[in-house]
Amino acid sequence: MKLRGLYAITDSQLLAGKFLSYVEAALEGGVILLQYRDKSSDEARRLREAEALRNLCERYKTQLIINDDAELAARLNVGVHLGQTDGPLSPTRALLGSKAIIGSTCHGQIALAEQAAKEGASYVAFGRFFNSTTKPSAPSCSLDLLDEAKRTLHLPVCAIGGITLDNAAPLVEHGVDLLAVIHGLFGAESSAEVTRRARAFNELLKI
Ligand SMILES: Cc1ncc(COP(=O)(O)OP(=O)(O)O)c(N)n1
Ligand SMILES: Cc1nc(C(=O)O)sc1CCOP(=O)(O)O
Ligand SMILES: [Mg+2]
Repeated sequence: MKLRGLYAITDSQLLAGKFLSYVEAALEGGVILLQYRDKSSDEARRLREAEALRNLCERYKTQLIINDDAELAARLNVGVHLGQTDGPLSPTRALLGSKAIIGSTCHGQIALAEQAAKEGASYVAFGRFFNSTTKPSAPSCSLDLLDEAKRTLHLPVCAIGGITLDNAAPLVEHGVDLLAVIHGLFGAESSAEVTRRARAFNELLKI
């Protein structure tokens, strides 16, 4: 499967009271990957929500990715996204199998991406590119890095951090395959607007 398109990421606070309706609206607009990102330690709720998302994703033929938690991903037979402190990639690849989608946060460092590629990552994520209301403390990185990434890496490149419809075009021009978005998608005033934005992000990527 070609990893190119909009990568929607959930946010439990932003989506409170409209979690499944907004996610379904995004899927309707053609999300390629959906990440379940919940930083709480409420295991029962996390399992319940992740299962609900897996069912929705199956209906829309979208791939579900769990943030941080390889055990939960293994339990649901879906992919996982790991940051630099979320556990090692190689054992996760062994746990989830060769077909699972595994993403790796590489901040602004090509060396981290090269290491992730060696250890079996399916895509590498760089960021943050813009000011992010969701994660203002994430280290920033520049567009130049993307040129080097496209020259040296042979994996899909994901960009994250403050991405909106107004600022995403240069990322695509610099070779990004996946646009990972929280607020710029789910910060919309209505589910119809979420669907419109999802379609417009994919239009930027010409898919
Ligand atoms: C697609 C994507 N890219 C980067 C991240 C950030 O991962 P991490 O650095 O582990 O931070 P948290 O999201 O866990 O706070 C991501 N989740 N997804
Ligand atoms: C979860 C996350 N990781 C980042 C990184 O740079 O690694 S930026 C970020 C937040 C993305 O949300 P928004 O689209 O609302 O800015
Ligand atoms: Mg993490």
